[in-house]
Amino acid sequence: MSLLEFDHVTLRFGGVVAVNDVSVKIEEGEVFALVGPNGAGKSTMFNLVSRFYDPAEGRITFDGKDLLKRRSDEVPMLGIARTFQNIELFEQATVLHNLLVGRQRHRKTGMISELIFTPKVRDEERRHREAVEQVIDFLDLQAYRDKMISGLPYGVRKVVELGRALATEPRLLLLDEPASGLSVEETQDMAFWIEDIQKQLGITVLMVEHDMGLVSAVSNRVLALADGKELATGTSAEVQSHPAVIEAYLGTKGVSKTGKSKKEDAA
Ligand SMILES: Nc1ncnc2c1ncn2[C@@H]1O[C@H](COP(=O)(O)OP(=O)(O)OP(=O)(O)O)[C@@H](O)[C@H]1O
Repeated sequence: MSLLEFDHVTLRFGGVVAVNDVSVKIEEGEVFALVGPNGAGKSTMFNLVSRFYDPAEGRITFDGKDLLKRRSDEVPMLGIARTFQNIELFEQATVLHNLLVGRQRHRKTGMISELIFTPKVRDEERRHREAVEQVIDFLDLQAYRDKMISGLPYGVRKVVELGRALATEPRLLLLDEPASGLSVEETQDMAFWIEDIQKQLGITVLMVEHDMGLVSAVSNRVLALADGKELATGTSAEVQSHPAVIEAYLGTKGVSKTGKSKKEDAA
């Protein structure tokens, strides 16, 4: 059984078919990338998994269960975490506090016992702290633990957002353009984190990414979309040399390094 499955999924926004009869199976333990030109439907697929949208047709299952029966606020409880294209962190809180927010889904004590800080609450608080400290160690964030998000460089914020998602201890991690805005060195670091997340933590990763260098470096499989339709699925090399993908990138000889068409690059 696949961890996440799209079965003939279609979503329309008025006359625009953002996702058009897409079927794909993401297997436990793999890094899977969604690529395609702007407007291809990549973010919409993410937003379907996050249950921000209902598809017009088709089924989406997570761990064999119907995801479409769940509300968006229930998705993190299932073990699905995500990062956003525009980083979403609490600016006026420290790195530590932002990571502790990620522990919310594991909180078992009620509000009353939290108010009077019972031994059970103290134990639970200690477990959350330990889990967060492990994430801080894993992502080398020790130097930033007590720093306010608002004062941090962009590249560090991206890693903290990754940490917040990891602090939830997900089974499936959705990364929305993890390399966007990062320098070449930071993108390389991001590739190492993604590899470690897969190999050391055993977490399945589904990412949307334009940087084909990063996609090729970390992905086991890639799905290329254009105008909401599947063009090709396979390894990064297979997808980049697929005639339909080359065609979609408008007369370019394959996909440019940014993952956009050469026409888009020139604009
Ligand atoms: N909330 C919305 N309302 C109306 N149309 C939308 C909405 N969200 C996306 N679309 C349209 O659906 C199509 C797919 O958009 P989507 O954002 O999924 O593409 P994408 O592949 O993520 O593009 P990008 O790489 O630019 O982020 C586009 O034509 C877009 O304009």
